Amino acid sequence: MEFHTAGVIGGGAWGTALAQSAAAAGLAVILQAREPEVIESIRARRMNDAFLPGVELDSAINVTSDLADLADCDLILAVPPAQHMRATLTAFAPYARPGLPIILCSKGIERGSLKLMTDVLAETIPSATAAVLSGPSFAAEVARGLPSAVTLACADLEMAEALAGALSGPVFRPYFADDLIGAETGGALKNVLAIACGIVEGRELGRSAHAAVITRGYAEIVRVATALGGKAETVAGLCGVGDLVLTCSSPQSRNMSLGLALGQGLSVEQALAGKRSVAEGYESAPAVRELTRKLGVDTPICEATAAVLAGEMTVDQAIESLMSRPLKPERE
Ligand SMILES: NC(=O)c1ccc[n+]([C@@H]2O[C@H](COP(=O)([O-])OP(=O)(O)OC[C@H]3O[C@@H](n4cnc5c(N)ncnc54)[C@H](O)[C@@H]3O)[C@@H](O)[C@H]2O)c1
Ligand SMILES: O=P(O)(O)OC[C@H](O)CO
Repeated sequence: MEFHTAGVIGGGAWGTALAQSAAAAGLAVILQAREPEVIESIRARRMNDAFLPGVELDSAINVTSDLADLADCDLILAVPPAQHMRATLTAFAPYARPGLPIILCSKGIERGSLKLMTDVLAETIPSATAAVLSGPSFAAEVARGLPSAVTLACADLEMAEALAGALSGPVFRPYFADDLIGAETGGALKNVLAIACGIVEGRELGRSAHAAVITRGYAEIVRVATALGGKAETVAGLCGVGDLVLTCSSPQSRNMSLGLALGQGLSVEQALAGKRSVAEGYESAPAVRELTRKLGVDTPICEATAAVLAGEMTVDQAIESLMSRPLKPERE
């Protein structure tokens, strides 16, 4: 399998960083962005001032507003916010050749349908070859050429290896896997858990509470991933533990910084006011809660976080609800 051109759908921070990384890997890249000002600033100054300021972009990246321009690409990286994945893929469907590898890079669960992004792809472009790229990777770091490692999953392991090879570069290292569900679940839930960790930080509950949320949050990811048919060992990798640790440890995370603001006493509306970038944990929390209830899987930290975000519980009530649960064995 040979890949020469990559199409990136979504000119936000992560789409732009992945375009930069794919160019560094030697691919010709077409980046599709919705916002005229993004297209204009990349064309005029090689910068995405709106979503990834301060990073000069590789000359191998061409930018367009038109999805049709991606029709001849050898692979596609799909990077819209998760709640817009369905509409984005539906718009791209007429240009997708049968078998085209579409790598889903967004982290979330669709509200309403409670579907993972691979389910959304299967419903919108059933002839595509689905893959997932997920793991600890801040766009600003990847775009600046700092080292990172991610999980690249595809049901066909040979294809996963080929795609990992195509996207790998001197400082971007995808590990390949065949478990799409495990790879997706880690990315979707860690965002909600990062909000919880931010609340702990903002409320100054201490490092011990922070470590407890990460560890028990990980247990929640494992339970959900396995209930959906994914593997616990996948979640133990970069797309689960790796991303949970990164996102729960740095205010550079939009999700953690939302939690920080809530912990410091701001309302959700105040914390999100004026933000153009997406906090996927906020967007996905209701779907995570509904899905895990439907699955009959216990996810108390995600539940409490969703309740705080929905205004159903105060931060103090959420803490009390978590600490007063009946004692249980650490491993089920
Ligand atoms: N930023 C990161 O460091 C990072 C890293 C890994 C994964 N991700 C994931 O990548 C996905 C995209 O995040 P981002 O950081 O690139 O976004 P962003 O916050 O930088 O930008 C917002 C994006 O939303 C798009 N958008 C707004 N309205 C839209 C609509 N109606 N339809 C389609 N798109 C619309 C904008 O065009 C823009 O691309 C998310 O799922 C996120 O979790 C982000
Ligand atoms: O800024 P966040 O919280 O959306 O996190 C970005 C990436 O998902 C980290 O891997």
